[in-house]
Amino acid sequence: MSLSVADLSFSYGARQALDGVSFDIPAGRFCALLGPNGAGKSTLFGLLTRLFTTAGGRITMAGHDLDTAPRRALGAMGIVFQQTTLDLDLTVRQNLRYFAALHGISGREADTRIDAALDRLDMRARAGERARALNGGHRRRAEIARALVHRPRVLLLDEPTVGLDAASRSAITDHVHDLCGDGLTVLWATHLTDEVRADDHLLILHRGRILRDGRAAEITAGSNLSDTFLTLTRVAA
Ligand SMILES: Nc1ncnc2c1ncn2[C@@H]1O[C@H](COP(=O)(O)OP(=O)(O)OP(=O)(O)O)[C@@H](O)[C@H]1O
Repeated sequence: MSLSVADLSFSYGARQALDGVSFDIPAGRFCALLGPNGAGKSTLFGLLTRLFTTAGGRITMAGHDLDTAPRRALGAMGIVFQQTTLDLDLTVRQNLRYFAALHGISGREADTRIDAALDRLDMRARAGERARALNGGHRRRAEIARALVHRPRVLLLDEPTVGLDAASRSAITDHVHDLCGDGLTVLWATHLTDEVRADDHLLILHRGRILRDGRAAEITAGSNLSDTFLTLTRVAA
């Protein structure tokens, strides 16, 4: 398995945000983590990226245990947070170069990797533009390209389309689905059902618990995902 989570729980004081969360995502799969506001998606991302830790439970990333081999596990992971973290005064290429340098990648090797990552997001033509000049969709694509420069095996995206218009959302969703073809595993957190495809692996998270885990088409069983999602999250409310 490329990303495994076993029996993960987390509380903010008395408020339990995650309650015994477990799932496995095989290599090369696009996995949508679908949950309404407050479901626990950001908390799960915080634990996956080690922004915070919790006793018990286990996370393995590309075979590396996040607790006992954190550097390897984190090195196998790319992350795109909900809020943009680009330096708006730098060009797209400079942003990616800076990130590559943090990973100890420089010179020609950095440029080769940066070009390849920008190509994957169809962003190479904008490499020389300042991030500030880009629209929201292109900024997001630059951030996704940046998250690929160190060649992660698992890419985590926390509601990456928040605030974007429909066309940009759909372009980014398509691009990230295409990345999986090369063996990259994707965990994509969202509360928007139209970002999930029938063939995706789908996790439905509600009030800190996984309510469904499987192929989206099997979970909806012929019905549409919006109805399934509303029924599930209302029933469990
Ligand atoms: N710092 C905090 N202190 C106390 N409770 C928190 C804190 N952060 C989150 N929570 C609570 O934990 C639960 C899960 O929140 P979380 O932000 O992980 O959900 P989410 O699915 O990411 O929601 P959203 O889509 O709104 O970001 C919610 O009930 C939330 O109110």
